[in-house]
Amino acid sequence: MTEEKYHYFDMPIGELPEPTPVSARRRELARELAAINEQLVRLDVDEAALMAATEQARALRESLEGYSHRSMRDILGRLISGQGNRQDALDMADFEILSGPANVMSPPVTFWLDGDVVRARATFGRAFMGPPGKVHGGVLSLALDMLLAKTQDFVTSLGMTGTLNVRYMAPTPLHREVNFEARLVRLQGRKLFNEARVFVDGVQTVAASGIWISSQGDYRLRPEYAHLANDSDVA
Ligand SMILES: CC(C)(COP(=O)(O)OP(=O)(O)OC[C@H]1O[C@@H](n2cnc3c(N)ncnc32)[C@H](O)[C@@H]1OP(=O)(O)O)[C@@H](O)C(=O)NCCC(=O)NCCSC(=O)Cc1ccccc1
Repeated sequence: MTEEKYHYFDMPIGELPEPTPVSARRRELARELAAINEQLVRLDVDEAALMAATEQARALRESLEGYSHRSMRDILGRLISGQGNRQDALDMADFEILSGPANVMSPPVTFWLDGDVVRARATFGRAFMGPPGKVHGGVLSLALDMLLAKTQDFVTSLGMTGTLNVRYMAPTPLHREVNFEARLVRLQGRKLFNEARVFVDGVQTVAASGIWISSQGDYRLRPEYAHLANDSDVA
């Protein structure tokens, strides 16, 4: 059986290929390290126990420093020419900040398409705190940036965030399920306009809108989303 090839511009944003055995281990290691990070916040522990834990952490770091890193240039080169393998695709997606399950900084946020709506869900722990007991606003902005980027799954072309407006309407609590939704509003040449909302227990806590700028010419609706042109003022 020939191995599936991955193309950078056709990879759904925030969605992950099935993990290879190596990626599954990377995710497991990241989960352990993230749990340690969460555990360390205001840990009520004496100096001797902290010294012992630090020695263990140092030994782990030093053992990992014996390995090199897979080349980003090579991975991206293969993906952009449509010749990426599953490990290449995983190495891009698995380390995405906030959503990548192999990234220690990820809660993680999980993204999926629900018809014409992009949805995401996350539960943020102590390490993501801004005001006491609440999620940091910058973390929510980051999650929204990633969520809104996924509205590019409805179009051909891929671009970068040009503008992101965020209105914080109510504090978003830690340790509770946070639900995100986003939709495409309008296409105009190389610009894609979108908007998003954040909810906790049905109460809206954040509203956002953005403009993405294509790096590959004008945005066009993918054939399977052509109906969006009728539903709204998406061009
Ligand atoms: C590329 C661009 C955004 C635009 O430059 P150019 O290509 O030279 O564009 P040009 O000037 O030719 O205008 C074309 C049209 O667009 C309009 N317009 C222009 N700018 C803006 C604007 N800001 N906001 C709104 N609209 C703007 C402009 O008026 C014009 O409209 P018109 O046709 O007259 O109606 C550039 O400013 C830049 O690199 N900014 C930094 C972006 C960045 O760092 N973002 C954060 C990192 S991304 C990330 O983290 C996520 C990620 C993760 C992983 C993977 C991917 C993504």
